[in-house]
Amino acid sequence: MANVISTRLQPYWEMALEAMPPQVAQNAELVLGKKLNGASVLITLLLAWILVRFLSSLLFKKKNLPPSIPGLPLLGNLLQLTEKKPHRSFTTWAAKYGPIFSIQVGSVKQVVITSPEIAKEAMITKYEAISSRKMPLALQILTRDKTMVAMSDYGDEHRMLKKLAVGHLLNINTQKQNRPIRENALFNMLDAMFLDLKNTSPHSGGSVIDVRDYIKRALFPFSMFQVWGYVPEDVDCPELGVVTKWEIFEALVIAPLKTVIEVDWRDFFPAFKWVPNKSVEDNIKAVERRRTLIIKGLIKEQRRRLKNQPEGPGRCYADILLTQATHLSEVQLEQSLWEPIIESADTTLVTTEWIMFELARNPAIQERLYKEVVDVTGGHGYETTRMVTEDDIPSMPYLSAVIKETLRKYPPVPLLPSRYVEKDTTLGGYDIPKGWQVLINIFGINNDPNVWPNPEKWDPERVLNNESLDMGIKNLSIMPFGAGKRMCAGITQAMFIITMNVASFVQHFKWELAPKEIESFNSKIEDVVYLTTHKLHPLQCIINPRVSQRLP
Ligand code: HEM
Repeated sequence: MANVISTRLQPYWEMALEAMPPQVAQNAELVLGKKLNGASVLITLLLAWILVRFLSSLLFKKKNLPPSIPGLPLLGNLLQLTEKKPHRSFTTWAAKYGPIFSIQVGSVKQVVITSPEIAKEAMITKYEAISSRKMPLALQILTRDKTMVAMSDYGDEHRMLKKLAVGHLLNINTQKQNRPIRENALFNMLDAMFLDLKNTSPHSGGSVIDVRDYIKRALFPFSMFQVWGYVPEDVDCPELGVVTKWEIFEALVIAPLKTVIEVDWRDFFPAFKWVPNKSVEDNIKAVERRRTLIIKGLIKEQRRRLKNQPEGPGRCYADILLTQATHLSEVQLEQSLWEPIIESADTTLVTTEWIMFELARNPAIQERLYKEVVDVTGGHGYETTRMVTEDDIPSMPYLSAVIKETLRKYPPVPLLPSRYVEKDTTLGGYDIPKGWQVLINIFGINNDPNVWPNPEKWDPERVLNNESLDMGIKNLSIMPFGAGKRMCAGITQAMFIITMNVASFVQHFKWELAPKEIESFNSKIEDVVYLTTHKLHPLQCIINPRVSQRLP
């Protein structure tokens, strides 16, 4: 048998010897002689392997790729990434393989960055080379081929859409003008809490509430008011009939968020994206269609309202786009009016919920925060006279620390949506070839034990009065909003809402975790819905009113 193999291999061996560099060939002949025998077959294969390595090292000499996480042939690291959003696995790997490493997900190559310095390189210094998005097929359908500020590639369309969103809605002046809309939403939420408390029987010295539900019920009407200038109780859509307010919420916010997490195997093997995957695709298209029909219905109604408005166009975002941004295509218009609704409804809710969770389980910190709020609202000791307002924000450094520390420990977007490497570049001293994707592990950066000792501990003291922690403007060691040109455009709005939610919650009520929450302490408490990390179960708290009704 060995002889047969030897005889068959002889011609290849001769060819290999000729192809080898003279020094290697000489050594090979010396070791084996020209005539192969059975045992030497293995050595032959070994030498061939060395030759291949030698030749490829010559060919690819210039590539100094980042360390890669060992995986399986073809599938790469796919089976190691069973979590929906694997920021925790990435953080564990970063501790072993360093702040930059590569993974292979099916046929897709990704480089994962868990260091503020290298993230700065990718997001700011080398932005031009890494400026476009790669997104799952579901998101491609829902964003109608990236027609949306947050998901578009950097370019003319991105700049144009962002200019409209920032110029007419998200900038500080418009946000200041929109203060009454935010206040109205907050007042309604507090009033609903007091009313429900009166109607429910107290639970061992307080009443149990579902915190998420209250925030959700306040945020959606707020986001609709901001865009349309009123909160539609329903909308008449020719193809769907009359759709009620909370059905609109389901179609514009909940269904899209649920749909984008559907796994489509073609995302991992882009060469096969032509293969139909009908059931997944049909579902996403149905969600997209319903959402678009409702937005169309709302636009139609807005056009009618504008026509009937004798005093001229209003100042809400829809009115401005409909009267001034006539260069927008229908798709761009529809997407631009949907985007702030979905963006307002999720991340601020998540952040407020995590903050109240930590305050409820850290009574001493909650009490210190309460005292700060009482002090700035002109009260003495434990008396408070008026409701805290946005004007008080600069005088509440401890509240700012509470929020910052929460955004550090629970960044709502733990991994930035992946970016695509447009041309060969380098990051952290390694070569990053064109066609790879870049993932910035915000969670890992915010929880790096070398920067944040005992990162699992929630401790506002560690960020208190530290102005250098500017949340990603210059310092990227806490960057919940990203950094550079694609940094979150809604920070002003988000911070106003979160700050006022927390300050007024603490001012009006004393918060404790409901027994159910305490039981779940040792289990997994977080969940990921596409881009954002939610608390796995809606927060249940016992609240005790500190005052008899909402303060004036
Ligand atoms: C706590 C609340 C929020 C957090 C943590 C957050 C976080 C983020 C992050 C991480 C990005 C991606 C940055 C990147 O890809 O580099 C982003 C982008 C964006 N966010 Fe937010 N966001 C929040 C609230 C909001 C709100 C309320 C709005 C608007 C109503 C908003 C509008 C946007 C927009 C338009 C972009 C895209 C910017 C661009 O690509 O140029 N965000 N946000």
